[in-house]
Amino acid sequence: MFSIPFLTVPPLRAARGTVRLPGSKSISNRVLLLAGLSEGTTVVRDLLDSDDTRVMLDALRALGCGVAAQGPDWHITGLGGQLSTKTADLFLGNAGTAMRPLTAALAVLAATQQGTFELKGIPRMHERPIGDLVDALRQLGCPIDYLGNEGYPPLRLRPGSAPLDTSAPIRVRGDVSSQFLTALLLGLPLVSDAGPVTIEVEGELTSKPYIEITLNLLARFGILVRRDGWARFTIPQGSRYRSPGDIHVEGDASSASYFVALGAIAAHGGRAVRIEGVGDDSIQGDIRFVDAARAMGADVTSGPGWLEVRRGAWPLKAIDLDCNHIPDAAMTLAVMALFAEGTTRLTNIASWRVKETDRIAAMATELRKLGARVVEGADFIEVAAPERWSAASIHTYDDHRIAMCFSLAAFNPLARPAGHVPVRILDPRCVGKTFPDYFEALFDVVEADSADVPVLTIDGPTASGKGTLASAVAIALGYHFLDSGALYRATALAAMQAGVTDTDEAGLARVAAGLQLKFTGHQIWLAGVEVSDDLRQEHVGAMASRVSTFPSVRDALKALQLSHRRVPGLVADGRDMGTVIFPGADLKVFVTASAAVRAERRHKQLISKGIPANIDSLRADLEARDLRDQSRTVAPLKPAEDAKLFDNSQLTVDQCVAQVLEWWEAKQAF
Ligand SMILES: Nc1ncnc2c1ncn2[C@@H]1O[C@H](COP(=O)(O)OP(=O)(O)OP(=O)(O)O)[C@@H](O)[C@H]1O
Ligand SMILES: Nc1ccn([C@H]2C[C@H](O)[C@@H](COP(=O)(O)O)O2)c(=O)n1
Repeated sequence: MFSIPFLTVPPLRAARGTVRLPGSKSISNRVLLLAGLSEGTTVVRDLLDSDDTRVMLDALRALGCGVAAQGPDWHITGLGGQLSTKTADLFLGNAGTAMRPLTAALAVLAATQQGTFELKGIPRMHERPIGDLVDALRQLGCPIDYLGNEGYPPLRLRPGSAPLDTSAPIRVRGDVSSQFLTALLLGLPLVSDAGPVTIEVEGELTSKPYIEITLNLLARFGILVRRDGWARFTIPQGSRYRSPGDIHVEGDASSASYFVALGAIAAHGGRAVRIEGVGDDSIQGDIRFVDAARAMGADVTSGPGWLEVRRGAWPLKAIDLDCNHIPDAAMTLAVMALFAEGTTRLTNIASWRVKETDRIAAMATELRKLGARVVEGADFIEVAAPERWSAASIHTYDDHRIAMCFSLAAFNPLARPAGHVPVRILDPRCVGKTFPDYFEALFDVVEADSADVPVLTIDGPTASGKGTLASAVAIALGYHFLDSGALYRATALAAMQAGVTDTDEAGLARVAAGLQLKFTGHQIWLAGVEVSDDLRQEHVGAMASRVSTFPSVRDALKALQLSHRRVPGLVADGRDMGTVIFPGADLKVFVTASAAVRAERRHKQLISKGIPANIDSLRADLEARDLRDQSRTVAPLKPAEDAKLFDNSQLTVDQCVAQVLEWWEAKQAF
């Protein structure tokens, strides 16, 4: 997951490959609650690992349920309808799928079994209405207090003084959020002993497919709700939650929408995007996003548990669609509209206004930043493609769906008229709500022109701190990191292992060309063996310096270095990154420090690793290395003409990083 302040996605051109979706959020949190209310243990497979499921798991733990991870599976041992903990304060973040159903279930448990529970969340959760659900529960006789503003969390659920009254139908509004009805359907089987419990929906029920998920999962847990149209639901007398023993969570159909759109926009020229985890057998309403995408031009084939998407009509076709059945995935249509001919009109989306943020206002504001022409109304949005694209910094409002759907705007070079601008996603970590590795999954299947992938080079002499600096800058920007010295060191080590001497240019070039090198995080593997520490040894560095003087060795390593230029960007450190390997780099930095400071830093570094070292001989070695690196005929160590020079002898690492990021920001289009 990218836990950084912003992530800049460069202009993208194509997509192909396979994406495995994380589990559905809606199914995950419903299954967790049902398992928590059931008797016995339920094994939940492929549960979504996200902010929203984490708060639900924490809540179940706090309520006394057994919650244990076993490999990728979760084992939930439920309460069997009996409170084991009578008081708890539950923090539910911004998870509507936790707040609403837990409110219903715990309100009736507190009322009937003398419990007291407080439910709260982040500030935005305290702005999301819950009054209609509370009113419905109060009809039963559940004592519920608002601890902040009337109609909104936080809430206190208290013991009741009289038995709950289930004789009359419970009325609930259905036109604000279907989660209120879902919450009642999940919680009220707990009070069905005295007779059937009937729920009547007032107003037009919004997001009906989510109710279908609820009914489907209740059935899996032994509760067969009778439904008269979408206005009246009856829970049979004596309903009991029965664990199915083992339950699989299918992939998230709303998350699939980004990759369906990706295929429709960018899988051209024989390419396809395959989506695994959700398919034509899905129980999720958002699978019907596929129909909307087809109407816009997507070419989608499907089977059980998979979808495959290619570009069909191009440019995409504008649509006029009632999106009540796909409220979450419909946001993706608004971004697809940027690639369509004509104006796309999405209607019946009033529920967007009470989601993680006011999504109609947010989408309109952010789409306009890109240049789109947008009209918004109380329950609709109209979007037409930009006449001219602008580089935009997209505010994400702590809303995962805004972050994910706007990433697709980076394909603006494919639009008509074409753009050629990066798209900056602010606070990309917000995707943690449903799809923590969304950007990693996206970057795995997208293609950009190499020249469009930003590169920042940091060159300098040994022990100047360029590796430390480059790695920190790469982390701050979410970019890849290339320690090019490691390639020369690996060549040196492999040559020593193969008995190739430092004067045998042809032999060394063969070793360099055949390097089997792999980088995993901070580890480096040579021919399947981890060599990260071996490469840092002084004698390996000295041999690397000698090896690197040969032109054929440098040539042999060039393609490998260039291959690190991948979306979303690269920070590369070495001696010739700015002069030879990436001469067109967007920013070049040449970092130095006095020999005395560098010897001291290297001394500290070695001692801290338990490697004995002498500061004077370290200084002599590094001065000899400087001389060799600077005086060789090919790619000598020297600043590029357009490099920013930087003596960091008196600066901390943080100050160096801040300086480079400031230079980088000054070059950006935002
Ligand atoms: N600005 C700084 N202030 C203090 N110490 C630093 C600073 N920058 C780096 N260091 C420390 O100096 C040591 C050498 O840094 P680093 O390995 O990044 O240098 P390098 O130039 O990449 O070296 P090499 O070329 O040998 O790989 C490390 O222990 C690092 O923590
Ligand atoms: N781009 C590069 C990177 C490294 N080298 C050579 C010269 C160095 O002395 C040696 C080890 O590099 P270090 O890990 O210390 O950065 O590799 C080079 O010629 N060009």
